[in-house]
Amino acid sequence: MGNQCSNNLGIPPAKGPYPVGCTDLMVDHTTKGTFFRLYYPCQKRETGDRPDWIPCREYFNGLADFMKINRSISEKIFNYLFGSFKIPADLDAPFKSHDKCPVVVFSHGLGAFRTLYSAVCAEMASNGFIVASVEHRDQSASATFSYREMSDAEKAAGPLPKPSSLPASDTLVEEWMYYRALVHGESEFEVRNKQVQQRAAECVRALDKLFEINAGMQVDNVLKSQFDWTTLENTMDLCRIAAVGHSFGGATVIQSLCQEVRFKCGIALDVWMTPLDEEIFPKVKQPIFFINSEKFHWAGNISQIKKLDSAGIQRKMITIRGAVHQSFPDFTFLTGNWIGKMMKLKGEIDPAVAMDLSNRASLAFLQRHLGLNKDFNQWDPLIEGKDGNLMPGTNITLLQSSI
Ligand SMILES: CCN(CC)CCN(C[C@]12C[C@](c3ccc(C(F)(F)F)cc3)(C1)C2)C(=O)Cn1c(SCc2ccc(F)cc2)nc(=O)c2c1C=CC2
Repeated sequence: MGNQCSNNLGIPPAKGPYPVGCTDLMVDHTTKGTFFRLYYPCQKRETGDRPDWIPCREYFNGLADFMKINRSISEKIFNYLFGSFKIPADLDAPFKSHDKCPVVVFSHGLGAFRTLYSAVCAEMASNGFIVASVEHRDQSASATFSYREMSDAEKAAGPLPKPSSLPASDTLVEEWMYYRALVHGESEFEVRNKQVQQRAAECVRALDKLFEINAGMQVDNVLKSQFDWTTLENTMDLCRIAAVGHSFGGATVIQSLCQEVRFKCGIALDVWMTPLDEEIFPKVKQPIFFINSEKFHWAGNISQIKKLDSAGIQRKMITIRGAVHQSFPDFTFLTGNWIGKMMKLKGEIDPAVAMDLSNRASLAFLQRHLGLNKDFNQWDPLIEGKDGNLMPGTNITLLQSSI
């Protein structure tokens, strides 16, 4: 098996005190609805099965398109390399937490989708957070799906071949949306700015759905699942909500903070600033934590981030030495060292060390700005970059002195 090789590859289990459960929600069935994977503190179960890291073959196809690799060979390679990886969470496990949970809405990067950041999301859930990892329908995901109602003719024709993700009702037909590459001559900013606004709206929609769930309102999950959503009634601390995201998802964090004051702070992992219109920067009042890899950034990107700096608002930045852009998604754990380094999925730093630093610094920042009474302040020095593998601020030297 691809991933049973010697150096026991796989996504590291979460280190926090609580076991982690996860479940998928899609409401309503169209691309105008909300679709996210929820990670949460759960009851310990021996027999729980682990969800697949890549839920079905269409996601592999989407990744191949995104990577500009031929679909047929890529499916075999991906299946061999990643096909049997499991997420460090217990599918549909019963929710369990002694006190109210602070909330995180997570936004994935370009070409990713909702399941690829489980090392980040599960770590937060095992530390008592409820995390909604949104799947965006702005055509920036490698693949995503929704449903449409069957036409009368289709209904008359009888049941269709079994869809890959079971819908709750059998009058729905699965529809796949794949990554939309830029067309030659298109303005990257125009396309990406439109997408980042849709992405922020989708994060707000997910937050609205969490508010409804917390109020005990009925949840009509389009996906077939055993999870009982009523167990989440009155379990969320809806004054303690943060937005977190990677790369394009980091830009989505900034856009979401600007549009939604219920997000009290944001964490941008290797933020990609290109999609953002700098006109919104003065409107962002919440604290933001920028956690950067050493290899991804360039002067233009850093100078955009610096424009976000305004007096009196906690903006922090650290850089993880030897980390690369892919040090944040799960891929960084899923190949051996030399393949990983060749494909830029790993940097010089041990992926587990990089992920630990990023997660612990994030928890410390969340405690400080959500007013949590946990022990994450033990990692406050990491927010200042005080660690052998960290540096405060950035490694990128900016040419102009106007920062
Ligand atoms: C040629 C394609 N070209 C498209 C514009 C650039 C492709 N690219 C570099 C890649 C993603 C890479 C990757 C994935 C997955 C394997 C695999 F083999 F392991 F599957 C290998 C190699 C290929 C590293 C990026 O886009 C980097 N990036 C990302 S990567 C987010 C992601 C995507 C897919 C995943 F499975 C996991 C994570 N998110 C962003 O928001 C932004 C950027 C750049 C600017 C904004």
